[in-house]
Amino acid sequence: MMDAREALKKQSAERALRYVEEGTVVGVGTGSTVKYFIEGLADFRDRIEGAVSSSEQSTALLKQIGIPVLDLNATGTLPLYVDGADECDPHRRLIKGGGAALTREKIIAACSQRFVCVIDGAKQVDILGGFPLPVEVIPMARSYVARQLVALGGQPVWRDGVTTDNGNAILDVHNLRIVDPVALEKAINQIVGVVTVGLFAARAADVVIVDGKERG
Ligand SMILES: O=C[C@H](O)[C@H](O)[C@H](O)COP(=O)(O)O
Repeated sequence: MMDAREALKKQSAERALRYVEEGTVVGVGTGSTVKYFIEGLADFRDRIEGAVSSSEQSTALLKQIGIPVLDLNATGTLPLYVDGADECDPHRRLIKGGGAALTREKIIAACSQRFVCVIDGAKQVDILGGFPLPVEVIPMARSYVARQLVALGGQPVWRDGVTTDNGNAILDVHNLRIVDPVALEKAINQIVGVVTVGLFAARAADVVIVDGKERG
């Protein structure tokens, strides 16, 4: 039987299906919450043009249910992107990347008109940073970037054994209390060797669905 938290994730993901418009291409995130959204998309198979996927994992799930996976370079701006998050603050700013898919996710978010974020209530926080902040880095820059992250007040830990879909490494930055997420996103983006920081603050979510309901 599905546990209570999984059931809440599923409710959020299923609620997001009402944002899908016929004849469009849907941006699809990654993770255990989005998995339920992908399952629900099966009913739309014949009514949407296809999906742009943020990971090899989601691509495999989409293909399993017969949804064409399209190249973002061929689709242009997407009307909708649906994705989960690891943390969400009251301003819809997010930490993402627990599943190492942050770079492709951030690209699709940037290319989408509406970003609908689907979470369960346990992921809501007042201040981001309780969840270690993922940073994707070029492998040879890992130690250098780690030193710069220490200088910014964090404690980076290499996610040993994990290689992203882009062939890079992940540092998870602990002990951050992120009072100004936009400024920190900018500062980390400027470190040479950083590919993407999992702070989605400059481009936050537009709609947050928590435990199956839109948050006001
Ligand atoms: O890299 C992974 C993504 O950012 C996910 O959206 C995030 O980790 C949330 O995943 P889940 O729904 O499994 O908690």
